[in-house]
Amino acid sequence: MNKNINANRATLLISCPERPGIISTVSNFLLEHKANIVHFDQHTTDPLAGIFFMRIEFDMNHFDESFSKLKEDLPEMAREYSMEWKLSGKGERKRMAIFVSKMDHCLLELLWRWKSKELEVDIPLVISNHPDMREVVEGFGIPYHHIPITPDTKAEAEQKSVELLEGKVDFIVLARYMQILSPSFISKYPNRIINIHHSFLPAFVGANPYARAFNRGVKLIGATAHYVTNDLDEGPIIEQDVQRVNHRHTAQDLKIAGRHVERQVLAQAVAWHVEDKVIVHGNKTIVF
Ligand SMILES: Nc1nc2c(c(=O)[nH]1)N[C@@H](CN(C=O)c1ccc(C(=O)N[C@@H](CCC(=O)O)C(=O)O)cc1)CN2
Repeated sequence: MNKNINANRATLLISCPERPGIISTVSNFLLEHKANIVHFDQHTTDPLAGIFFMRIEFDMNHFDESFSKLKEDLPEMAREYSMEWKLSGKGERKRMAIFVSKMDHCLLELLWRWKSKELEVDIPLVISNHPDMREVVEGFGIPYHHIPITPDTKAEAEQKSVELLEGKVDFIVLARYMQILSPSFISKYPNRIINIHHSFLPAFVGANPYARAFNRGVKLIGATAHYVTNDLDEGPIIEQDVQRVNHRHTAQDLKIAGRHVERQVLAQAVAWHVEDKVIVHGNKTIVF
């Protein structure tokens, strides 16, 4: 359950060079701004010369006034400790776009969780390079945009997506979307595009991982949710899981078994992103 939707709840994410006194400084800063800490997590990569990560959830009475003052004063503290930070709160519902091709299982998992209010986001639109999912998506009352793609029209098609998304979404989920996004597109949403790859990365990067896994005779199949970067399927991993398989399984059996893993892994990664539980550092994530 995303507690950020709590009217008086806010979340602060911090990354900075490790040094003594960070926790004390941040907790005093919050106290001075009338914030009551509800959850507190931190991680240090290397106490001697590492990076310090922190996630704090806090409540504020008289939220609007206190939150505004906190937001105004935060940069000064951040400068002193060379902090990168992200502050969100007051029920700010994130706006999620979904990209899909022909497969429905990951799309439906997200839509079911949205409809049941488990996933507390807004979904302004779904974009697809195929018409197949129109009826499903419009059945949930969500606009569906079919933008066909061929090798010759890829750039033009992507520009149409850019225009549809402009100012409407905070992040994008690729729910088995089978088109490689351009660096230009990705640059507009840094660490804000989540993909589900249907293998336990780094195994079987790229297309047709189940067929390659079957040919390799694997005993585990898996799925990986990661942020999208220009390096195909090599972005920061958010969540993974696996499922045992054996010699009796056909390649099709692997695909069917894999679908259950994919949808759970993707939904968990999206939930953690929505709840501001993920910090990206380099090509890795810290998930609180
Ligand atoms: N820039 C990135 N784009 C995408 C990524 C990524 O990591 N970086 N992940 C993919 C999803 N994906 C595997 O999970 C994947 C999808 C598609 C392909 C591919 O070869 N697509 C071909 C077209 C295939 C078709 O038309 O059916 C292509 O785009 O030329 C590989 C991996 C989503 N995008």
